[in-house]
Amino acid sequence: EDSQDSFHEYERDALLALKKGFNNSFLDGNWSGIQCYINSTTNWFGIQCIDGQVTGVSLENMGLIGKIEPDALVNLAELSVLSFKNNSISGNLMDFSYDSKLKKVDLSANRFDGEISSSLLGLNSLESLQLQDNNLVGSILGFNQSRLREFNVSYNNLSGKIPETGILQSFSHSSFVGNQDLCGAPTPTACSSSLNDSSNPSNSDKKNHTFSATLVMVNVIVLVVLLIFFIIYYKYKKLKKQMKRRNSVEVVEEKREVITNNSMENSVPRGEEDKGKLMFLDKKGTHFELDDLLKASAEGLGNGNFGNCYKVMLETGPAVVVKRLTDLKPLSSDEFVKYVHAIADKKHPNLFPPLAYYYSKDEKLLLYKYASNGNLYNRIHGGRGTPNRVLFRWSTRLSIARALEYLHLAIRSQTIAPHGNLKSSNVLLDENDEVLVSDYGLISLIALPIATQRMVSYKSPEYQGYKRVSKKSDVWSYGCLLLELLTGRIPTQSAPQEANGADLCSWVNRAVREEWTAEIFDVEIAAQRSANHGMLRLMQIAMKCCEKSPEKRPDMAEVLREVEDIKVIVDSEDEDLSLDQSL
Ligand SMILES: Nc1ncnc2c1ncn2[C@@H]1O[C@H](COP(=O)(O)OP(=O)(O)OP(=O)(O)O)[C@@H](O)[C@H]1O
Repeated sequence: EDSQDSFHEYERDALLALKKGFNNSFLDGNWSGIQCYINSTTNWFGIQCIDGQVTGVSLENMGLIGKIEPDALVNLAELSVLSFKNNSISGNLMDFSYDSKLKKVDLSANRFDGEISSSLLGLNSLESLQLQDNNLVGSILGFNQSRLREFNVSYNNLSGKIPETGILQSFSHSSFVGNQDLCGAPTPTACSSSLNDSSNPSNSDKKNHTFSATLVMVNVIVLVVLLIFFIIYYKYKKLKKQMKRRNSVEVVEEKREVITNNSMENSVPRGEEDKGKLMFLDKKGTHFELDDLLKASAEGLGNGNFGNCYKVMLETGPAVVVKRLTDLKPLSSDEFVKYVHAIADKKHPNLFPPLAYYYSKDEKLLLYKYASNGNLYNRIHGGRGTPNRVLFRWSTRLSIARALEYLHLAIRSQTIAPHGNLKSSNVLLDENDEVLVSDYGLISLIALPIATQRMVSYKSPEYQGYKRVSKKSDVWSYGCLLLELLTGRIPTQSAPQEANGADLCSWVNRAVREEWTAEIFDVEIAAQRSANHGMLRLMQIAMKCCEKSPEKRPDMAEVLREVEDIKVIVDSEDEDLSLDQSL
């Protein structure tokens, strides 16, 4: 099996990214070469391996300072023990959603801040969680994993009532001590009536009862007033919408209504900063309010795998695209904001970062500029056989193949999370036909089971084989994209629901084996004879990228060098003529 003779490059990348964040001279010197050998030995300090894969990371008492990226553990899927005990690591806790085998997590005696990550709740094998002596804030989540035997969150800044789950209640007070604002059993501090629930009657005097009764009454009155307010507001909005509907297509309006209604539900504010507000990621450029967005007319662009997409025509500025995210993994607002900032911070001319975001309990939106020349999928396949078909010449196809620098960038930088969903509908073209890769980074927002059903990387041979995706899965997707550009056929991974896709990698391999290679090129470019050599060259590169075994695929840097070397042939008029005749 592939995993047996490989050294798991993506696991090494994850560890090297971790090391970079610490800037520790000992680790810098010690962590080099191969991290895990198949016979389970390793020369890397603090690393444990089984069958060539990382199962433990224990870096205790090393004076480590710095931060750990939220997606640092995404590619360490066999991890069972994680300890950074007694260092000076700061920042938020990382995301554990992809580490379902974790049994022991010890982050005690550090400077972690932010909230306890909700991804810890999904670790069903968890036996020990040590988070004591940090600066964690927020409330304790409802841990109730049956194997949890050790749990310590003492000496943080946690607040609120300790959830009444059987497991949490089985620990003693010492697991929670040293958090000034924690209350409820097992601590001896009773919660104030606003935090306590009604099933927890206090045995104090009647005064308390009278106070509670008054409070309930006040609450009821406030609720009734709020309800009346919402009804009036809803009717007002409905009236406004009815007036507007006369001017726009009905279907589109229906979709917009969902946005509007949800935003009303969201008027229950969450945090200080983001209550019902659009948060812009770039301080420059046009800023507008959520209300401007809802007032504007909108048009559905399609139902993506992660929610619906709308083009919104703002009255005061250029059109924007709103992506309503659904099926996200449980994320606190802090975690969501952190991920979105991490996505927006990656700067590259071919990357398409979000403009703004909106977060509330029930609604998460990402806003993008509108890419006016559409997507690569439509450019390759749209309007074929009709007078509306816009010719898509070899030179443009080649320049698009070259522009997918994003992948190269991901290799050079410490971005360890792969794109995961590279396909032609996620490659957008701006008004100058510049290539913009969108949807990168979404892998960190999506729950693993959803990602495995829907994202392109999870259709790669390595995922089918041994359940891993990595940057080499992006190389595979890139190969499939090249084949789509060369053959003009729809591959399985880019095919929208209504279209049937083919397994282009197998199809092209067969064509080469059976020597009918000449027939596989898109007729629209095959006629450009002087470019045939370049096409063949690109085909060979694509086939290397599509190798079944990730380790046999070339590095993206190497691929791009080879694509760069293909000579650009300027389309001559003669060829245009033969091209037109061939269609
Ligand atoms: N900023 C944008 N400008 C122009 N078109 C866009 C923009 N963002 C998305 N689109 C187009 O809108 C449609 C829906 O996009 P969306 O990303 O939701 O789904 P998808 O790309 O089909 O699938 P997936 O969810 O797997 O990425 C696609 O055709 C996409 O190319």
